[in-house]
Amino acid sequence: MVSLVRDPLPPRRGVPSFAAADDDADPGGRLAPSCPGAPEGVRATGPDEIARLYAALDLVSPQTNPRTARLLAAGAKRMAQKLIEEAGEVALEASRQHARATVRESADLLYHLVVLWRECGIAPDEIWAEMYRRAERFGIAEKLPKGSSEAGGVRAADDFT
Ligand SMILES: N=c1c2ncn([C@@H]3O[C@H](COP(=O)(O)OP(=O)(O)OP(=O)(O)O)[C@@H](O)[C@H]3O)c2ncn1[C@@H]1O[C@H](COP(=O)(O)O)[C@@H](O)[C@H]1O
Repeated sequence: MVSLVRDPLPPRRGVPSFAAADDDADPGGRLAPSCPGAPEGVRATGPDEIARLYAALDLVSPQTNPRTARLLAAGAKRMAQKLIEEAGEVALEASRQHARATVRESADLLYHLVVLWRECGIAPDEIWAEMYRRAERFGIAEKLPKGSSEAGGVRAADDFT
């Protein structure tokens, strides 16, 4: 079930807005639309949408989802290539200050990231647990110092076995 969040955070102070420089038509505004059927201003949370996508990947078939099925069959190397491509597109659009294009490319990037997680046997909850663990330790979600005894994260090993 999708949980809903009211009153999304206001823009962070000191963070420049792309909106003014965005030349990409966006009649709906900068943010994604509300959940279908949800009251105005109510949005699905990112982790819920990631969980939905992750679960949906188990139901993909070549007949109903040919593009995603091809990607799933292509293996981790191809998925990693796609991820890097999408990351480059996000960086490019962001550096051009194209907000809507940055949003679209970010959604593509997350899709390819979720596909790669699944291929590696990593569940989204492992990522959230790692982020929460960092937030608890440091107050903000940031990378642990290199060489820290905590740097191994929630996984017991660095491989995918
Ligand atoms: N969330 C996504 C999603 N995000 C992005 N994309 C696809 O990824 C593309 C972006 O990658 P590219 O730029 O490489 O696109 P491309 O050039 O057409 O890619 P290639 O054909 O070269 O692989 C987008 O154009 C979409 O086609 C997605 N495709 C599917 N999903 C979800 O995956 C599930 C299965 O979807 P289908 O495969 O579309 O049925 C559903 O839950 C969908 O919501």
